[in-house]
Amino acid sequence: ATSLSRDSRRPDKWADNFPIANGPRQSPIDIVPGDASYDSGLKPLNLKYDPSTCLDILNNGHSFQVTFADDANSSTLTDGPISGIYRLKQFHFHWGACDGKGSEHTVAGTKYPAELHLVHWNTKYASFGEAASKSDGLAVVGVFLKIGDKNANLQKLLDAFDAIKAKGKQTTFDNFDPATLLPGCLDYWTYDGSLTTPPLLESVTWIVCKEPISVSPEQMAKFRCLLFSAEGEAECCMVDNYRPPQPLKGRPVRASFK
Ligand SMILES: NS(=O)(=O)c1ncc[nH]1
Ligand SMILES: [Zn+2]
Repeated sequence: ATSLSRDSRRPDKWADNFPIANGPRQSPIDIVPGDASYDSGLKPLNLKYDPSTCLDILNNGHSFQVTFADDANSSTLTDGPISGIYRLKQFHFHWGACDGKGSEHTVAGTKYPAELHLVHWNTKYASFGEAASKSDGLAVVGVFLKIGDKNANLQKLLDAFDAIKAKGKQTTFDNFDPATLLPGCLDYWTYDGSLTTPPLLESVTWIVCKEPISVSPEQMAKFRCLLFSAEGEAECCMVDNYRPPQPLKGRPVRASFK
């Protein structure tokens, strides 16, 4: 990889091109459970996903992403901390070079080996692109991955990796139900934040699940076989594609549970 591509992946360099990197509602954050306030007004999350809206799986050079058809209210998020209907656009992951790091959000300083993001946009706007520039435009559900038993649902994604090893590779991927990647308990923390990758837009209502899902060490090793680099370039393993926690700047973090 060139120094240009390496630098563009360095979070400490992002403020040069995206000054909002030092803005008032940046993500991720360190979640301190003791500082979160229980809000009895928060509703349970209502996630309704239709596996037939699953389109493809892609290596976009900074993560791998599963994209969904979002031309109808087939896969939606409602309730929780949000009002209205948000449509699932895609989900992707962030992970580390080793099991001791990889998540973007941390919990009282604890880093998980990986974190899943399910990205939804507010249907009061016409598209993801328009919603992404609005303060209530996006809602991302974050789920931590913790080392444990092999996760059979995750394995379906990993089995597609040979077809998307290099940056820019994409393959069809259908009938995957993202609900199978959710923990049994949907207790969550919520706060107002941003995209964690450029353009770092401050348009995300973050919904971070308290309960992690499992991933085996061998499965984590497979994440690390993906490449940042494109075919024909010097191979560069896709690891440490996470932004570290950002200043809270006085924002409240609410808990849906006691
Ligand atoms: N990592 S994130 O979910 O904040 C994100 N989604 C799209 C761009 N960045
Ligand atoms: Zn993400």
